[in-house]
Amino acid sequence: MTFTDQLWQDISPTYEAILTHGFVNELQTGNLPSPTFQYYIQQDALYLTDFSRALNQLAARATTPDDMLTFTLFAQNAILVERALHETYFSLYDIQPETAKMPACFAYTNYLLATTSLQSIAVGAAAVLPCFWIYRQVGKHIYERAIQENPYRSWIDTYAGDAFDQSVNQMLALTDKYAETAGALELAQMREAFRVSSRLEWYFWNDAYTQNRWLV
Ligand SMILES: Cc1ncc(CO)c(N)n1
Ligand SMILES: Cc1ncsc1CCO
Repeated sequence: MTFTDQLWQDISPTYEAILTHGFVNELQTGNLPSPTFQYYIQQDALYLTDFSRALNQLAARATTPDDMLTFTLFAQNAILVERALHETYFSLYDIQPETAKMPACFAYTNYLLATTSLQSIAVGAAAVLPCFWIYRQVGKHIYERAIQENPYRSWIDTYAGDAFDQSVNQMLALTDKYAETAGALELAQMREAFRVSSRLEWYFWNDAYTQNRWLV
């Protein structure tokens, strides 16, 4: 079993909770109310820019030119995906850009930035991995079940597509490479980082589904 197999096993209940979440279900049927998707896409625009910063942080600290290239390309892709997906939906639904991060987005982006800045590159990689891996699995799950006329088709095609799939495979290989040279403490920190980010993925969808806002 590879290290990343172990990571996936660790989050099995969280992944089940994501797949059965109302947001993911209704994204698949196409019945997700547009205000719910609107909240999601506004928060996701804020998420993806910080996610790109976190990837650039890993690029700066990578020890080989190949790894630096990989991380800078991921960082660029995060911005490009943000532009492509978000411009489609922003104009389609006449969505206004949002500047305030709601609780899950706030927690997740700050967690990623802190972890990729202050922890080892191995732990940072484990923290960003769920963003790749969970989205691919959810994207494929929905792709296999959604009808062609689903209003969220470009979102589905992005995350179920080949380009994204290749990035995810690269990120998995990098994480396994870092795990090979990590000691016991660092491996435990990697597992914890992967669990935390996976849990925050669930919260990100849940905040959109419940239109969660700061209560005070
Ligand atoms: C919250 C979140 N996680 C992961 C991705 C995939 O990049 C995304 N767009 N948004
Ligand atoms: C993980 C991820 N999400 C959107 S773009 C990106 C990097 C893939 O190249």
